[in-house]
Amino acid sequence: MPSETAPASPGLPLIDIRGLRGADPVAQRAVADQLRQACLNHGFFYVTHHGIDAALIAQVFAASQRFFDLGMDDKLAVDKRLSPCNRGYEPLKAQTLESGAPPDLKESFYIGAEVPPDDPRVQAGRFNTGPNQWPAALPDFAPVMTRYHAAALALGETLMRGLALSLDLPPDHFDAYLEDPSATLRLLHYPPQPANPQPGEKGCGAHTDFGGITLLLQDDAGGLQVWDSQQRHWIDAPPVPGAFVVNIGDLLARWTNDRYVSTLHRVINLSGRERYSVPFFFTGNLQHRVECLPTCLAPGEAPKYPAVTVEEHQIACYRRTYG
Ligand SMILES: O=C(O)CCC(=O)C(=O)O
Ligand SMILES: [Fe+2]
Repeated sequence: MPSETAPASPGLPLIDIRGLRGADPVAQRAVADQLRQACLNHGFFYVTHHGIDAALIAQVFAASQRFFDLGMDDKLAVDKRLSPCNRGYEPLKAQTLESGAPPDLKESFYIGAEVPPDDPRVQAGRFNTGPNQWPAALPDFAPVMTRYHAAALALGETLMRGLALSLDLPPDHFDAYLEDPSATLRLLHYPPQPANPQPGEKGCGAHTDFGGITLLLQDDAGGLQVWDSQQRHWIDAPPVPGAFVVNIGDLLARWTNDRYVSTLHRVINLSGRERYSVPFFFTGNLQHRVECLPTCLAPGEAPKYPAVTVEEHQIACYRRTYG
């Protein structure tokens, strides 16, 4: 596992996506070209002018903080272990994102699309599909998170259309993947990094994200680091007010035969205070088969990854990080 840390340097591209949200194909193309460069070089970039209301984002952070401030009894009333579809609260040190490292110093709350227990998809046992668990003590929590989940889903769809264009595909290329998409909104709370951590202990161990793309909101504490495989060091991805950090997940790496990089990242909360972040994992249609795109194979080049359904891939990733 890489270990050197470089001096702070943002180094990641900042992309204004207004052109992608409008109807002008020339403006869409211009954004797609920037997405392409960012995905080829880093797999990580900032997105501005994304159209999600700043007030809604502030409400998400406020509700998240109120939830993590609850007493442990209230939090454990919505324990993720009570949910057949991985929704709800997860205590500190429950997940190990970096294989071989100590468990992550973060507590979290998982939210997904609300699917009633009698829905055929739930009856069929589809992965991570079902009802949410909501904290009874916080009446505003569910409506805020539900609004944000819908807004982030729409932004994810816009970006996926831009990514299709960036790969010289028609903008609707991923439409079957975007149909009935699975997507996980996760609230994260990191205590300050301890003064005497275990070797390798950190907020969130080095990992790549499992799905298509991740849309991340972070507060102003900092601590997110991204592996730069060319320079072989970690670069900081500091908070940029009003911007999302967007990164490519493993499914896009599989589609593109690693031309688009699913980049290692980690969190070390050295701010001396609590850190809150909100990743939104755009997973996509669970039954969709992901295989190498024809535009991502040079003559004679073989696909590096076998075809897999999104659901098979997700199940394997959860198993790996939850032991
Ligand atoms: O908290 C962050 O900034 C990043 C979290 C992350 O990488 C993840 O949950 O996959
Ligand atoms: Fe991540």
